[in-house]
Amino acid sequence: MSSTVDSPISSSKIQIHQLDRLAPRSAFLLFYAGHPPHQTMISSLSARHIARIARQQPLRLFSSQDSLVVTNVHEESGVAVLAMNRPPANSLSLELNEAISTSLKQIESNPKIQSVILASSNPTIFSAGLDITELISPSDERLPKFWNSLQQVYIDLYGSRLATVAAIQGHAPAAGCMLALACDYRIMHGGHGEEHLPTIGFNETQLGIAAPPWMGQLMVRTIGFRPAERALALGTLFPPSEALNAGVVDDVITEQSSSESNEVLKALLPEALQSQTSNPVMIKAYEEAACYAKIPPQARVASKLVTRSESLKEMQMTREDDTQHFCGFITHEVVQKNLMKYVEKMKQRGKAKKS
Ligand SMILES: CCCCCCCCCCCC/C=C/CC(=O)SCCNC(=O)CCNC(=O)[C@H](O)C(C)(C)COP(=O)(O)OP(=O)(O)OC[C@H]1O[C@@H](n2cnc3c(N)ncnc32)[C@H](O)[C@@H]1OP(=O)(O)O
Repeated sequence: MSSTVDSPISSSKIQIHQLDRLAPRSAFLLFYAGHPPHQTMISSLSARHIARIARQQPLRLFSSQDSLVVTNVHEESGVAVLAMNRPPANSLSLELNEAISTSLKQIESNPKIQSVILASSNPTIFSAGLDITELISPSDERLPKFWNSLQQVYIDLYGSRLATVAAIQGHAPAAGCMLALACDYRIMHGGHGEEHLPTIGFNETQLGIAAPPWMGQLMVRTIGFRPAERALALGTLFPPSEALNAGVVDDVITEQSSSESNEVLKALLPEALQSQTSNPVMIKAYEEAACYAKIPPQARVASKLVTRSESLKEMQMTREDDTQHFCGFITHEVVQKNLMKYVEKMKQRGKAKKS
């Protein structure tokens, strides 16, 4: 059931992932900086094909505007961007999870890249967490695959050889918060006035469910035992200033600023994110990512191992059980009824907003 992609920092030396090691069935749109001056789009290639081409010319840029994620790399600064691009809310479906993992591996396979910014093409929502529709009347085959893909995203992000910086432009509830907490550094937008404050946190208990142990522990490791215990029990969604005070995020940025980083951002950001080149969160995320990229990678990865390898090992050991618990829990009749009610409420709210 579990996928075989290992965490790159689970061994004590840095492993540069080879494209060949990706699941051979991975098929996605790929932009390749091949024949100048334009990028050539190659669609639906197997990983082996991609690897063959990559050996001939350096991989610079891949994915497309319509992909579930959009990515780009800037080799001069050693920084890449991986942005979720699943309207309307970047809710995490099986396919989005797989796309995040695959793209992260692709970026890791470029030895010139040391940092990645995890972002969203939606300027007001980072990620709405799990796609709740995945949980309603799920098939026996898809549900464990879905959960497994989420576990894999966590393992890949938390254990990446890259320094990971989350550019949290907007809401990040539940598994959206997990993505951010699995990164090395988090920058959140301060919001557009008191009326429109984004929030971040594990709100599961408010939905009548509990964050799985590995997710809950991530909050404990980030903000400490007692504050996490309370936040998990209450299902607290932190607005930016409270998230900063609690240590859920490392930085909150509101001010529009111009900076020499804008020019780099124009080159770095994929087309779908070009409107964010003067966004203060993105500027700060780039500056932070570039700062990490200057640290000797062996030392940086070794220090990451110190804090993360134990929990990654634990995750690998309990993964199968976690999937079984999740599937058993979600398919329970009472949970199904509650989830349906929740989705109905969400839809009504959406309709009311639109009318
Ligand atoms: C040893 C013991 C082991 C025990 C193991 C137990 C295992 C138990 C496991 C259970 C674990 C479950 C883990 C869950 C983690 C999760 O991630 S649950 C998901 C939680 N997410 C949410 O509750 C977020 C819901 N959404 C919102 O609150 C808001 O949409 C928003 C704040 C993100 C954004 O608000 P706004 O900007 O006002 O946009 P909306 O109009 O609300 O939404 C736009 C659009 O998106 C759709 N949408 C939003 N969220 C989701 C989602 N999560 N899934 C699917 N779709 C979503 C929403 O319906 C709107 O659609 P329409 O435009 O109306 O079509």
